[in-house]
Amino acid sequence: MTDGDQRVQVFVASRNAKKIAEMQRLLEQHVPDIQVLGLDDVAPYDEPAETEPTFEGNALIKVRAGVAATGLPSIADDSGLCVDALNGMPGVLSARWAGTAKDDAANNDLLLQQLEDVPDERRGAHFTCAVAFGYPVGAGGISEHVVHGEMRGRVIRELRGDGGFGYDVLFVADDTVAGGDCHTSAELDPDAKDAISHRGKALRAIAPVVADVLTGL
Ligand SMILES: O=P(O)(O)OP(=O)(O)OP(=O)(O)OC[C@H]1O[C@@H](n2cnc3c(O)ncnc32)[C@H](O)[C@@H]1O
Ligand SMILES: [Mg+2]
Repeated sequence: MTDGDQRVQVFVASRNAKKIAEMQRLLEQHVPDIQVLGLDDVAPYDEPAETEPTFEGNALIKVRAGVAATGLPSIADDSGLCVDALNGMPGVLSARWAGTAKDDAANNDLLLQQLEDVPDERRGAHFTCAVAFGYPVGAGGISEHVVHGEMRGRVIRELRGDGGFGYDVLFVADDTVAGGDCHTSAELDPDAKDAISHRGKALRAIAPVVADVLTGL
């Protein structure tokens, strides 16, 4: 599937512009002429609520609606921060932890408050994501693939950095500590975040499948 400029298109069923930018960046390393379209680039459709208790379940809800509405090969990511001391929460509720507004600053403030009395050695957490890739097959069918990625680390006590999005300002990945550094994900260059992130891992796992499907169209 190509448009006027001959790029191959994939639809990313997301409203999160920063997440979409990460996906474009990661996918074009495997499919250099890929063009990621977000929800703002396609005709509006009824976006389903993310009602499943699992990341995989929600990624599938989003990708099925995307394929049905656009007819394009589509990707959806459902992701979040799972904090040990909160029994894995915010988890699938990460985007709306402080309410329905999807307000990163409010979510971070609430998380800091909730962890105020938690000592350093119990502030472990991981980001996780499920990435679903779906594309139309036959009459009304859809082929689906789901992969997962994780990034382990800990939640610090103050906001640091201005890159990334969401909880990046509060999260120090174990991989950055092991490298002798101690940076939040919001202090990393985009490429450095992609190299260790949950989304980077998942997209590197699904990219060969996406490449095969897009170049076979
Ligand atoms: O559902 P879409 O439209 O894709 O966008 P969303 O932001 O609502 O995405 P999710 O439902 O997957 O919720 C993910 C939330 O988890 C957090 N999150 C996920 N990945 C993150 C990352 O790489 N860095 C920081 N926070 C992240 C952040 O708060 C996101 O809003
Ligand atoms: Mg969401």
